[in-house]
Amino acid sequence: MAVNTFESLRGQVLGVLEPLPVYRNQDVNENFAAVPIFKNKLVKIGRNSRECDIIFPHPSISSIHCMFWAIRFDDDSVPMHYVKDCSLNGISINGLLLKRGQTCLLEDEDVIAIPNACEYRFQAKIKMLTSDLIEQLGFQVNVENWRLTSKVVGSGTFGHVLVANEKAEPTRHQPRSYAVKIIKMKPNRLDKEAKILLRLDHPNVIKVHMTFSDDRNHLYIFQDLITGGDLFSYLAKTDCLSPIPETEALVIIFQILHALKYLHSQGVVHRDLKLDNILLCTPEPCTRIVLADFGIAKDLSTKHSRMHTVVGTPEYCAPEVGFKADRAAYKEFSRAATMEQHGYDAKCDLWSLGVIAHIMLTGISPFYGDGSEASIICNAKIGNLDMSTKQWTKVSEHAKSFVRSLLETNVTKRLDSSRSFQHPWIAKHKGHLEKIYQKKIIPDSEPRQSFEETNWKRKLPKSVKLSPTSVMNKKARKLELS
Ligand SMILES: Nc1ncnc2c1ncn2[C@@H]1O[C@H](COP(=O)(O)OP(=O)(O)OP(=O)(O)O)[C@@H](O)[C@H]1O
Repeated sequence: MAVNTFESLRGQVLGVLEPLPVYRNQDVNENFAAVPIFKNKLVKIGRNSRECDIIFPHPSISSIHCMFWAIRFDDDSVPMHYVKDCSLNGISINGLLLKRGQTCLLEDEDVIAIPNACEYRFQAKIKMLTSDLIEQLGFQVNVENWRLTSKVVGSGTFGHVLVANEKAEPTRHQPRSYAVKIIKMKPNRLDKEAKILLRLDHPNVIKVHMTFSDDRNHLYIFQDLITGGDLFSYLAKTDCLSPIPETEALVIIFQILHALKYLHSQGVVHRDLKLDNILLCTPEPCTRIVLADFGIAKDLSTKHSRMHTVVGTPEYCAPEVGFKADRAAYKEFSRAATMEQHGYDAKCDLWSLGVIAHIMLTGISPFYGDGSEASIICNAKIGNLDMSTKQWTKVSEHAKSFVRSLLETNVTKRLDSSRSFQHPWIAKHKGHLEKIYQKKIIPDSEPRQSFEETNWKRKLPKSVKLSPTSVMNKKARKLELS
């Protein structure tokens, strides 16, 4: 895309790359204009004129040399700007080299040098909007070998997720940034999320490096910073969720299946799989995805074989979990309600994957009805899927059958995480998917840094408010009754 066509793109400019006059007079520099960065739009720089937005034909420049993007958790948060080095010859920020394949969080006024092409000064267009959370909530800035920043990656029911930097000896390379989820805890109780995550190690499961608790009952969970935003934002490019091509959906589903097969083999059930909890490393097709938010995950490896607590997000929740359409029923609700039906098992995650697959292929949530919680719960219980609508016309029969096999109300007939790999939709493309997985996904993940266990249990919010659900409500709420 020529530079000036950026002007025609609608949307708010979140950042700008201002060229510095380093290479202005050289032949290599054909593109000497400011580069705007919009939400949900990658800016690729390199030699390949078909793939890149800014083209530098110099032989030392890689086909795609580097790319820039901005992630904004919601309209109240400050955008996070990233650059990823995809080159052979490298790029640097403020004189420090990026490792090959490294993604780096940009700061206002950073200078990014692309040798033999251009140097840019990055300017953030939206700066700190909110007051400093660290001070407001009394978080500890220095935690062992880490230093918290005031950058907020996201917030949820249980806590806030900030950017943290590891304190390391200066080297010639850019240091990595991490995410730290901070949760208010009840003292001396065990935190399940941290405990579960510390023992897991899989390319498609969020990697936790260390946990720490301060004297104000805050638990800090230091983990990889996943830089491409969540799947909800990726699909919500306009005012509604847009479907993605079947091949792109397949690559995501294949990775979720790998994660679920691993989790279930470890006795862990996620119980809150949804678009918001699937994070992307880069906001583009064929990127590595990571399952996050294990706040209500269950570890069945010790004693229980089935679960009875009604928990999750109704829009994604399997009918056997036991959400009730009638709010009044919750007043009398107890574990016995799902005990009647012998509880539920790990296949609840496969139902949620069915909802996610349905949305990715059509842009529509399968049981949404009039959008009320009652209607979603009733529709899911009946389990009728209408695949005669126009949204399904371009979707293959194999893909439809896969979605049906997961959104199966009869749990015994529903596919589990191992058998899902044998479904014709996956099996037919398995060779290709495996190749992408081995070549692109696994090499992109890095090993865990350190390991430590804690003994804290989170403090649940006093009241969990139930409001009518909406597919556009990013922070779709969870209901925990037990
Ligand atoms: N490691 C990470 N890297 C990047 N972003 C993250 C990371 N962890 C969480 N986030 C962002 O922060 C948001 C909130 O995190 P998380 O879902 O873990 O919190 P929560 O309090 O458990 O949320 P919920 O209300 O869904 O239970 C996520 O939706 C995601 O956008």
